[in-house]
Amino acid sequence: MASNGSTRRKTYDAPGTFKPRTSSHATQPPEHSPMDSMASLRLPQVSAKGVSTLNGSSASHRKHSSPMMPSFMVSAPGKVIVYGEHAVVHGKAAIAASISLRSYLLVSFLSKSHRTVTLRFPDVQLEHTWNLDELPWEAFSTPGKKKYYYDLVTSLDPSLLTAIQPHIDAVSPKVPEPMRKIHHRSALAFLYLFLSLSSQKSPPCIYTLRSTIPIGAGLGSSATIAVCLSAALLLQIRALSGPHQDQPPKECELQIERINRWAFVGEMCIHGNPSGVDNTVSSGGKAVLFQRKDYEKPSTVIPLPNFPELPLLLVNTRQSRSTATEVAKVATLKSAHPALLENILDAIGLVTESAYKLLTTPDFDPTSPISLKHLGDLITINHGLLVSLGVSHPKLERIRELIDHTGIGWTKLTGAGGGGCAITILKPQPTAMHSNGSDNGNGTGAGNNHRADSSSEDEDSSEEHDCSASIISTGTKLKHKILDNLEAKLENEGFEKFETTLAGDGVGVLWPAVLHNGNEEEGGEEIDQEKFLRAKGNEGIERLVGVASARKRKVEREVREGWKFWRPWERQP
Ligand SMILES: Nc1ncnc2c1ncn2[C@@H]1O[C@H](COP(=O)(O)OP(=O)(O)OP(=O)(O)O)[C@@H](O)[C@H]1O
Ligand SMILES: C[C@@](O)(CCO)CC(=O)[O-]
Repeated sequence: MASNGSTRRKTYDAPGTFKPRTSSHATQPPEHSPMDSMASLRLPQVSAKGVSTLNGSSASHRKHSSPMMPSFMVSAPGKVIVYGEHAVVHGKAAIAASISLRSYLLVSFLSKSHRTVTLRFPDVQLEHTWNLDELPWEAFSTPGKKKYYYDLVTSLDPSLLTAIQPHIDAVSPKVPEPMRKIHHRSALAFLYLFLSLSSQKSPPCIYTLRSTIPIGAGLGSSATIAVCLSAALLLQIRALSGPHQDQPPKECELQIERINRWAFVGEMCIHGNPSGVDNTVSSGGKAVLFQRKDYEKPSTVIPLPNFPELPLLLVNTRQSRSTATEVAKVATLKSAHPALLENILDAIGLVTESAYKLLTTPDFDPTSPISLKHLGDLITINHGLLVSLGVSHPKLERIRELIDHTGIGWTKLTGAGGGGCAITILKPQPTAMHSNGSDNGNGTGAGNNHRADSSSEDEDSSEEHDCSASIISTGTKLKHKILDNLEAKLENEGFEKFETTLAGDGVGVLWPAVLHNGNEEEGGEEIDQEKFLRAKGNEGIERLVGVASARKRKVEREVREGWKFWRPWERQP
């Protein structure tokens, strides 16, 4: 998709209409920054060493002259295209939603004597330190080049890129080319944002990032990096207010949009020519309808706050693919069969439209099985149409086949196809396929197939026996059993499975980096670099700092709180 960088939520103020409430310097704080709101949020007092203490009861209250700020974290979600990929390239609408796989960025401060800024991105084995005084601040602050936090930047400035280049070349010079490229993209996104938003007087910092999102699988991992960096840097210069409970929806939207605009700049550094949809979904969360009819104009982005938080099974083929190649395949097919392709693309457009109509119906009930079936049927139809465009892959079809056999949900490829990921919207209750062999709702009769298949395979017949036992107890138990069996099969065939949730929160803030256990007297757990780096795999990261874990933990009566989100859809106007 072509981009002019101004993809934005329709409901947000148009670029340029935002009147900064402060003077024209980017480092001036707005009236109400998260730092100011620390007291009102009743966050723990933080000592000069960044160690949290009991709320107001400790002798070591944070001094105003404190040389070091407390560590803090930001987090941003990945995304999937739920309906309409490929057709969107041809002017139809598509729907993208956030997922609960997220990136987490910890910002920790060093004493002023250090004069350094460090990127620590262990997921890609990147670690680099720059001397703050050697960075090209001048290039970024000359009149005409200087950008402010409220500016809309829609293209990268070639002279600024030239000024940054030597500092990018210094990153990982001995690392093999493919990995060096990855390092350089991330480093460029960071340096461009850092030099645009910060100043030479910025405190020495370490930016440590870990992500639970597979890279290059169409889940928008690069956008999450850009959103995290944008949010962290804007927070550091006090250009964001909140998130706080009493924020009006308009103000929430403005904060999200500010993060989104700068995240788009980061995305341009990584991607060159992004559509802007990934960073929009990652910043705002939930889901959006987006469409670009005219490549000369910005795309239309309409938030879908009613998109239900559905459980989503995500399976990565681990098959690398190129978005450009898949998009080109469709274009070639379209030149060969213009009328046919137009019909297929129109049909995909109708799929998106049908979902949009349902989601925006005033009495839409996200908990109703009928609504869910409607959304699920559209997933199945959309996948069929994508297959006819030639953008599936044998591995994607194998995943769909394995999942269809279980009858647990509706499956389609997501994103460009040709590899990448498949998504499955799970049904609310398992089908009673073992007791009556009923259809699985996909119209494929997969419930029957499962029975037939498993009875013909030795190892599966024991599974079926277990499943039958489970169904007698609870449906949920059966579903877990089926999912466990499916996971084993998928893993055996080299696929990677994630259980996620659709349409959750966008960018979040943990300020300071302390998670609470619901008992204020215990002060909370400080997240430091060592703990963050030591967390093992996705599970370890989520257990330590996961924003989604709060809900699970509540079930276990072990509430941990601290993450805050701008949620315009929850606030009263
Ligand atoms: N966990 C991470 N740590 C550091 N850098 C990352 C991380 N994840 C993504 N990146 C940066 O983003 C780039 C990946 O962007 P790419 O577009 O290939 O993948 P994606 O954003 O996951 O996929 P898509 O754009 O198709 O949704 C990497 O080259 C790297 O620069
Ligand atoms: C295939 C496509 O529709 C989605 C890729 O994630 C391409 C695009 O929209 O740029």
